[in-house]
Amino acid sequence: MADEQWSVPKTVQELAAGVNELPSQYLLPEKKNRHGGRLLVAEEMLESIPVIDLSRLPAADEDDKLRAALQSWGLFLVTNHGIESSLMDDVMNASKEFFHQPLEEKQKCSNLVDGKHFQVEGYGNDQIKIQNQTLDWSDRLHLRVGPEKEINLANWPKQPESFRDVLQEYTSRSKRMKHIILGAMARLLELDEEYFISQFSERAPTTVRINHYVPCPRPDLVLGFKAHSDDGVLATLLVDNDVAALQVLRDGVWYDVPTNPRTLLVNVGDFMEIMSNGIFKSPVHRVVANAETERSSLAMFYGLDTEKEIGPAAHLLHENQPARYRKVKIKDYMAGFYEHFARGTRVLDTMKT
Ligand SMILES: O=C(O)CCC(=O)C(=O)O
Ligand SMILES: [Fe+2]
Repeated sequence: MADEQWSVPKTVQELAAGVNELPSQYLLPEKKNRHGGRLLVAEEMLESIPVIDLSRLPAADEDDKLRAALQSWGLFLVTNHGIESSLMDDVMNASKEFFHQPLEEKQKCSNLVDGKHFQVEGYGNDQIKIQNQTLDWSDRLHLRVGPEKEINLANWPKQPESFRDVLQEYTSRSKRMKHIILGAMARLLELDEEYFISQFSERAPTTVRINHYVPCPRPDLVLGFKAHSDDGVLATLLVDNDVAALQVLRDGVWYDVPTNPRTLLVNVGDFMEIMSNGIFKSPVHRVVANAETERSSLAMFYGLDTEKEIGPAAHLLHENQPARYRKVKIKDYMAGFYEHFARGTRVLDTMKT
């Protein structure tokens, strides 16, 4: 584990305001920021990321589009998701307002207890898990938003005043959408429609990570968010503008994901890849930095109870289709998750048979 000074980096907002040269902790090793000889630049997409109209499911053509998206990209965009545009705007605006406040106000919900002991919940940077960890050019606010009885409002911002109410409203509206999507995913695999939904006990956590990407004078040398796949069953992403930033890896090639503020993005998470025996892909994605435009995103993660054990659904296994993942307890997955995340590797790969 790193020494104290290394483990308490400044926020990126502070750095961006005061430095001419990027600190070395943020610089990508040369081999990581090159891809096929090009710097962080995505390849042209030959097949676009599908936009699923949730109100049309289970129409056969919409089902086919969804199946193709889940098996290839592992992510898709959704319209008619039942969350009002005004609520999406409100939660995004409150999130941006939070990051625009003075540092002292934001640090009231710092993720460093007593200024040094890291906890996942709160405002700040990622935890430093390994020596020479490359840091991301972004700041985060990480909050547990469910189940209700496990919400710790002491970790939530008090300002802006609307923040708590709009985030709680957005969380409850998102839940309905999550159920529709999980029902459809089970149906596509010919599982009982409740199969995935029933994996969530009343202790299953829902968390939110609000990412704030500050313009970077050398976007060619850093990443806004390092390559990773999401933990949990499913993740949804809301963004504040359509600046090209999010990229997804498919068959070893990076592509830009065309996001925009009113269309939600849904990602398959690692737990879903395991339960679907690899039929649905949990995509590796990253965010590239930008020299001019500030960007914010709000990701919501649907996790499972740490005591729960998951494995490929029995119904999907037969002689010609053996289990591609071993059974794993969620807490064992989580125990390895952050270290792999810090290294830019995937704990999921250690669970393959
Ligand atoms: O900001 C984005 O576009 C992606 C963020 C993300 O991947 C995450 O929070 O897990
Ligand atoms: Fe992610």
